[in-house]
Amino acid sequence: MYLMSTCSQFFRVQSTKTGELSARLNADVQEFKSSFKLCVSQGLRTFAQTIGCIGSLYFLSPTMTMYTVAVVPGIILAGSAIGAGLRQLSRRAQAQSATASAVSDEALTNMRTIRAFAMEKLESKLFDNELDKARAMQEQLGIGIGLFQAGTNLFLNGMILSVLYGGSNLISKGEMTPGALMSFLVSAQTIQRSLSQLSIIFGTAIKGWTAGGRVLEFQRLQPSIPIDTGVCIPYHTLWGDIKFDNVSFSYPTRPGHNVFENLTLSIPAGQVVALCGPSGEGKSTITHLLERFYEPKTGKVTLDGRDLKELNVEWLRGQVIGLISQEPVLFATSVEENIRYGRPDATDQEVRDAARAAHVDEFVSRFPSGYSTIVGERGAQLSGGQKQRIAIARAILKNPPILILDEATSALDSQSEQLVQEALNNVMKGRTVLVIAHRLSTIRSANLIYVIKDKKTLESGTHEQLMAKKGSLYRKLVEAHNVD
Ligand SMILES: Nc1ncnc2c1ncn2[C@@H]1O[C@H](COP(=O)(O)OP(=O)(O)OP(=O)(O)O)[C@@H](O)[C@H]1O
Repeated sequence: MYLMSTCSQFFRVQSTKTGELSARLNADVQEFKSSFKLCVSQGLRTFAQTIGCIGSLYFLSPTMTMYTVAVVPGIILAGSAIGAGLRQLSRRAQAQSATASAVSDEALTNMRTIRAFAMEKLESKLFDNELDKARAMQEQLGIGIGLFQAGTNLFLNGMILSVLYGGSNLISKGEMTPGALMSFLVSAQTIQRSLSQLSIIFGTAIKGWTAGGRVLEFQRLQPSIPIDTGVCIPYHTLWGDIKFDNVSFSYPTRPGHNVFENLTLSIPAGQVVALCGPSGEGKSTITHLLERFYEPKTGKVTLDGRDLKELNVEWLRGQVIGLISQEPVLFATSVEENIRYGRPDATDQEVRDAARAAHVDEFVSRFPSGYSTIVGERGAQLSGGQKQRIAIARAILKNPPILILDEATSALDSQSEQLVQEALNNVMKGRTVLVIAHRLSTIRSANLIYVIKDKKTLESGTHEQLMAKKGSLYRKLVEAHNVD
């Protein structure tokens, strides 16, 4: 939940891949859990045993105990130094394992593309390389921990030998009885066993500590845009009038590259406004700013005259704005659940009504399992047009006052496009609609068209007004598409 609320900051700004995230959320959490359990259960026992035995040693021979304990600070220092090195190594090894799992995750997710390009061997080589690096690092870590444990054991056995040596000296001088030496030896051996156990626990603790640190790194992330503060405009007073006022903006990953400079545009309530222009000029970015995934550098975006910064983001995205994107994302559940995603508390009848309005009913009624049909991962078992119609049904059910259509009718055959267009006409009724379309034929009927170019709105007007302007970019675009 926390990760999702820091979403745009995390997923877009940082270069962390989703596979790496899953590795952190699964493998690292498991590692931390098991190390923590071991450290608490066995660590506490061995720690208490060591302290108790040191007490009994002191009782048996304070002099020998002092000698034995005198070396402890040195050991702690050496142990901490080695531990710090091992922790760093462990961190690098775990990060590399996460990179390897990110590569496999990406390959598995994009299996169709990989097979279509016959890239199986290359992908598997990439994965092998990453895995090899992870193996080498884990080996280094294993050797490091092994050497540390061997060194500890060597030292502890040396300690027993020194006790025997020192004790026999004391016996020969008559300062200690053989019985006391035996008791001392037994306690010293118990300490030795406990400390060797502690050195094993130490190795596990290092891995757990690193894993915990990687997971907790997320906790320290501050969401750049808090989603649950700010005001909500009451439903009955909400018009849906949007204005971009002198907005300048650059993506946080490319701070030197301004996508907009003093962009001003207005999307009047209840009207259909279209954005067009050459690729990469910032049409989708306008929708990102409207959904407040990012903040403008200067200028402001307002809804009914109120700066979006004052408004509650959860309310804005959840209840005010609906998005139908060019690649609708469906979940691997049933058609019904995918539609219900628009409004989880909708009744069955409302879901069916939305499905009918979006022409979903026509194809779903032909499926043997009807609305319970599972659509496959990301809707893989449906056609492009069917997915779009489900996405439209979702938007109809959500019933947002503002709707963003991002190239919703691209890449469909004409019959499918007609059905999708009819579904869209149903969903657009009575809302403020922002359409981004390359297919200029789909935006001709818009109340207002903006041509976005050179970091600003280059031209604006209705289709007829823009076509009437000689040499207008819009006219050139239309002529290039040969749709007039
Ligand atoms: N997350 C991002 N981080 C950095 N730059 C980005 C990001 N998303 C888009 N851009 C850049 O911002 C500019 C505008 O991109 P945008 O996607 O808004 O263009 P567009 O007009 O919608 O393009 P298209 O018509 O091809 O979809 C481009 O130069 C793009 O490379």
